[in-house]
Amino acid sequence: GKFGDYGGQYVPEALMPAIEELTDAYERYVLDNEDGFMDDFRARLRDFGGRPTPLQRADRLSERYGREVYLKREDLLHGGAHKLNNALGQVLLAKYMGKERIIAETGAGQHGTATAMACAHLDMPCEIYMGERDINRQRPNVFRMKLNGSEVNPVTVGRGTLKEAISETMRDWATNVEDTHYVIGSVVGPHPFPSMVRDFQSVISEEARTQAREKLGRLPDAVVACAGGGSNTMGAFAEFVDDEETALYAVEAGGSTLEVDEEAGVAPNSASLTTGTEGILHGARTRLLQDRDGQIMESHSVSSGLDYAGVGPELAHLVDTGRVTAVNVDDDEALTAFHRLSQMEGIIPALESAHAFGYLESVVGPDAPDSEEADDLGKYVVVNVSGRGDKDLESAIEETYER
Ligand SMILES: CC/C=C(/N=C/c1c(COP(=O)(O)O)cnc(C)c1O)C(=O)O
Repeated sequence: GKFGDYGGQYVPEALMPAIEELTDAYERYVLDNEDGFMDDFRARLRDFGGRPTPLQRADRLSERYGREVYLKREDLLHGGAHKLNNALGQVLLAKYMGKERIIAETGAGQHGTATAMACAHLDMPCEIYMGERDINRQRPNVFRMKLNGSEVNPVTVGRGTLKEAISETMRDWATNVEDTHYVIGSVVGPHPFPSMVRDFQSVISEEARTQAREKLGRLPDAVVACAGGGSNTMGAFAEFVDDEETALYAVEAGGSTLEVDEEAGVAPNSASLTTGTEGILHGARTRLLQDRDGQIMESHSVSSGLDYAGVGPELAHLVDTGRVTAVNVDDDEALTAFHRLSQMEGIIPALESAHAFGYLESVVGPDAPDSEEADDLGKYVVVNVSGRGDKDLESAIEETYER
């Protein structure tokens, strides 16, 4: 469970039995397909989830950027985001393990909704921990979780966003390891979570690689995906990592500025890959936003799903080795990209996904200067639309965007 010097299992002793049990189950069911687990998983992703998702040419953006822009439409997966790939896999695994209760954290509410849907589909009781702040800014998803039969536990400690929700869920898990499985929502946490979540999400790049060969007659020059914890990112990259000719771009939330206020312990962004330093968070060594005393700093982003001070250890390692290029766009660029995709392509993206489009505009948009970055993007660019923006309508509608 190591990626360079990142990863590992930095958990309290009380959690080790659960971690060992999960690692054993991951190896047997996911890696060795015991009892046909992965066949069952793929069949449900198809029939319940609606896979495969399209790889669709964005005609207007292709015109605007003078290259072939293709969209991997994870916004069309059941529930409206890539999150179901991982949630369905983990709830199904918990069932195979004989667990009786599911808990999960959520920030944007997409992971919470996906877990609630998977639990209803597989008849498992479910409790979702969600920060108070996120409950208020992702309300449509709170309704969906409840309508799917899950309980939503508000988390009021700290800022009431993702970091606190993860910590609260880990506490519940440590108390109830016997009958409970914690469905972590991203490629974070102690081994085996980062590897297991990547494996469940890798269906994205498995499909995209085949679809690219069919539609482009070749591999893409670049794959661009937003990065919060990094699960849609690792899912979109996994099957391309060995294809050196395909550049991989992880787009983080630049928030309002990359400047951090060490004294106040506030980072007005979530650019852990770009400005973070090595540390341990939620059971893994990775890169994270921490002050010089190692205190985790407050992160910020207009999008809940990217508003996280950490990032997956494997993605951090891929950036350190230069295989993945970490970039970022700020809140305004993301909001403008949200409106631009809605108006130009008829797709309202999640604010998280909008960051990937903000990057494209910043490098090859009409106002962008010629650059090496533009050349490196190449002719065929795949952008991962990690989710749809229904949850963000209220917070985005105030912003205006003249086409
Ligand atoms: C697990 C906490 C993250 C959540 N969402 C993150 C998210 C993200 C960022 O998460 P990653 O893919 O794990 O980097 C991207 N796109 C959409 C649509 C998202 O909802 C959530 O709770 O829904």
